[in-house]
Amino acid sequence: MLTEKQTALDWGVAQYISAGTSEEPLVPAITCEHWTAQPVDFQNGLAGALPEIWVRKGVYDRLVRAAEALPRGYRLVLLDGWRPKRVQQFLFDNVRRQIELEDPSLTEAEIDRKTLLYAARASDDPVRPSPHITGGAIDVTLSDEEGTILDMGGAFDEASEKSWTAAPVPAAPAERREHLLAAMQHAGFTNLPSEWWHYDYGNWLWAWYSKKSSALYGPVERPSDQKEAAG
Ligand SMILES: C[C@@H](N)C(=O)N[C@H](C)C(=O)O
Ligand SMILES: [Zn+2]
Repeated sequence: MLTEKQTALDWGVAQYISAGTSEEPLVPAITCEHWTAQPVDFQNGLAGALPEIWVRKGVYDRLVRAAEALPRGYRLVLLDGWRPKRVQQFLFDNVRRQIELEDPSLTEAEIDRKTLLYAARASDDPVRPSPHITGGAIDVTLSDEEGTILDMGGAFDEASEKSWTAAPVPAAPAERREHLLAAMQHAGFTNLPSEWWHYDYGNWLWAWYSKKSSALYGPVERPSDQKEAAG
């Protein structure tokens, strides 16, 4: 089992990776033959969350490849993609509060460090945006062919060590995590080691884990949101 230090990302790394400038559009990834879309933030009633899951076109295409690479009997379930900044802020605050309540002896710095294992700061900074604000991050899990969500050895968004991709979970969920990881990596995604469900393509997190000096995607807004802001 990795230590927290080995698992935790140093969120300062992005300053060494040049900003992504791709103008590739965001597209909706609705339920289709490849996957089931279950937009959890919207289903949980978060203010500003979207009823569909949106991702960059390049992410959409790679999700198709990942779905096709899964062994028979498994189906990809998309839980979260592009997020507005206010939703990212809510998720960060929520995880931070949870961590603070669980162990009141933690210092502010320790709470921040633990929070960053499970939620990124809300940022639309061009060099260091929150991964989901780039449209290059996707949260996924697996179901069986009938659509029943499978046990992955820890709940989605659980702020605990069980969420680490390499956590010592029972054999069946461990195997599912491996299938998910293999299919997503085959399609070109990288995984955030502290979350078995979080994958990236094209953003600075992907650039960091795939040892590239430049990201493809920076922060982005949906065209309809841009029009609203302008008008
Ligand atoms: C909040 C959780 N689902 C998530 O997406 N965490 C990563 C680290 C993020 O906020 O980008
Ligand atoms: Zn995520």
